[in-house]
Amino acid sequence: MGAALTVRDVRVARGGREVLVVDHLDVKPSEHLFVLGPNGAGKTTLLRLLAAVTRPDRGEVEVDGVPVRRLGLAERRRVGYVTQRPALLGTTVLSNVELPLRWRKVPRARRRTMALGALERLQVAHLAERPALALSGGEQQRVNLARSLACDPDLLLLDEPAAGLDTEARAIFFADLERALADRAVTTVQVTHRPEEALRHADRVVVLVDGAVRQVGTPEMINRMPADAAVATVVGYDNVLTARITPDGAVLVGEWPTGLATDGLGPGPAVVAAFANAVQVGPSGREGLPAVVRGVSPGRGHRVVLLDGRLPGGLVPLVAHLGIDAPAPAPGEAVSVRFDDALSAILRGR
Ligand SMILES: Nc1ncnc2c1ncn2[C@@H]1O[C@H](COP(=O)(O)OP(=O)(O)OP(=O)(O)O)[C@@H](O)[C@H]1O
Repeated sequence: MGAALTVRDVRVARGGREVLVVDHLDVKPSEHLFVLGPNGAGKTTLLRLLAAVTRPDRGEVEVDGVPVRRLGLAERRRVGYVTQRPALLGTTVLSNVELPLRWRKVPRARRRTMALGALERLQVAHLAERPALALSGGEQQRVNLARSLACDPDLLLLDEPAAGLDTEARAIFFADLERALADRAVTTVQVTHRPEEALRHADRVVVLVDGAVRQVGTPEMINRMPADAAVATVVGYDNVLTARITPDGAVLVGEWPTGLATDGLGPGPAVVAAFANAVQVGPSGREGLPAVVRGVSPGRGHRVVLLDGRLPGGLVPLVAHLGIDAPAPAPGEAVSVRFDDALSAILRGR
């Protein structure tokens, strides 16, 4: 069974300011947890705490109920930590992957079998005799991961393991990683700043913004009901707008009707988070938020329309995705904008 993790009342300061605050976080045995957040959110800081590479200024991290600072060598070896940049030695790939097994005094023949097995699982067994430092960045990342997998960890911590790969190579990398882990009971915690990866591969997602946990939930939950405007932005909502809910449940942006309504939140300040394909662009004068088209460009399977919404306090940028064959407005054209409620979230807040 994979290891269980508990983070309790943790605080970390760097350079005289608090960069991580986690009141409580549990990771269940064999769960695949993703830590999602923008640059500088504190993701690596959290992972390094879990790996016991650094200590919190306050609070505790426990693995299976034992504080990490009290873990013995054997227990520490149950934890694999895959850093963002592969730290490989100038020897062959095989000897790199065998190294931690040698430290564990695994007999030579068995060591070789285990290392080759891990390389095979990541589709890089053919590189076994090559000098590790002569590999491409993507190959090095796979070897780096194989080195951790070879030790059969109960807890695997991965810090942007596919950093530097292009979108297609990342997708293949994650598919291979998922396959490599499929028949193992291993708990994983992975750091990413890409919402699509967290939402696709996680059992649960932790969203970190400015060093604070803003939301913990299933991908479905985080995607459909982000906790606040910051989470909505991290999740990839293209339009995040300050709004107001009227006593009869209508949702207004800049006092304009949006086509959205809610009966769950009650009147007051709110936020509308809308994916680009939720934005409906109609003729000027129709009920909705008045806007002017800034530009239209081709997207992948759609057209991207950039707009300036006209609010009493100034302009607000909006992005819409329209069907590839749908009539598109021309730059400079005045239009009105509404939102499809199936692809929008209405959040409490300002
Ligand atoms: N040694 C240090 N001294 C001062 N500030 C630090 C130090 N280490 C980290 N920080 C700051 O702590 C914050 C969190 O850093 P961290 O590396 O955990 O973020 P991250 O979410 O992993 O970012 P990225 O996605 O860019 O890797 C950042 O603002 C960073 O500048």
